[in-house]
Amino acid sequence: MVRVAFLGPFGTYSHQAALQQFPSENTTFIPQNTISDCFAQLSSDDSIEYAVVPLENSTNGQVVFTYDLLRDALVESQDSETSLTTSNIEIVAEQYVSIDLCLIAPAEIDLFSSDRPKIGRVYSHPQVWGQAAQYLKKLEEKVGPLDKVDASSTSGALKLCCDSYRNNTEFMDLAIAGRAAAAAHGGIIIDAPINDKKGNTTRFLVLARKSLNRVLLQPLPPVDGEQQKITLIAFTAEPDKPGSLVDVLTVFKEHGLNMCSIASRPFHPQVNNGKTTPTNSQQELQHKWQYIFFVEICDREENDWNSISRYIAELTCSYRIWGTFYRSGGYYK
Ligand SMILES: O=C(O)C(=O)Cc1ccccc1
Repeated sequence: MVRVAFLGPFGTYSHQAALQQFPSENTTFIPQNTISDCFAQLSSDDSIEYAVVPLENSTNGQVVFTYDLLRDALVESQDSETSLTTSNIEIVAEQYVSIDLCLIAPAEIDLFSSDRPKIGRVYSHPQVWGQAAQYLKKLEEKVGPLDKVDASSTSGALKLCCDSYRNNTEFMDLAIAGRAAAAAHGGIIIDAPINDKKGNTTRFLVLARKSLNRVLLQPLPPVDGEQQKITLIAFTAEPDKPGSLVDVLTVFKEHGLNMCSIASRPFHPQVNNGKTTPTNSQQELQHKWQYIFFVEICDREENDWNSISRYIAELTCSYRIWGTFYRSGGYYK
């Protein structure tokens, strides 16, 4: 029995991505409350083999919660004394899910009737607000101002609305989630699709716990993908050193590696490994505006990452190869 953690509850898009990656019957899906819990559970609970988390959306860009967890693992693993909570995790596959957002109510409602319950809030995952901004603006022109309330996931948002409506039917909160969430919690879809852009797609990572011998995990066989492989590398370059980033990217060029994406997130290196309060001068050293970079290399050939890593190690302050995995067919849809 394969056990897979995912951003829950049932009915999230992460749940759908997990079902796409693990279609077989002998899989148990274990919903987690947050993306951070997915990382932590995979890392600490030996009974869980995989975790599925959202990485980026074609309309709204990075799911920063996930990128920051990939970053924090790098910081943590730099300090040998902290618990290597997530340094035993690797990326072994990716999945793409088409995001057809729906406006969902906990019960039948005519939004435009005069005697409907009071509506004041709409709940969803923070990634959604940028994917349905235009729709929500038009909706507010019809039903009045709506508080947009962040929830830990789209399906979790609908569960919140259904639970609160059961306790008080005078007020009704709405949620933006997928059809699977409506089915999971008995919500009523009152408008769909409501995403501003057609083809709105979210990319998910499938994570696995590295075996103790610390070799790069084998990627999962492509469920429906190409033979092209992706390697995700996180690294920090020397701050305030002209050309330090270019020097690292030049390693990829000189090895004929095709870089297919680059992203960055704020990075605050721990001074003294976070053990003691940094002195003023050390704090000055810790510039506010430092970044960690995430690069993806797309290739069909096998690359000798052991030797390439030596070049990267020489030119970076810290780096981590997060794994090599097959390009999923969903990338091309
Ligand atoms: O909340 C979910 O359903 C997720 O899986 C995260 C997410 C949120 C919004 C769009 C895509 C994925």
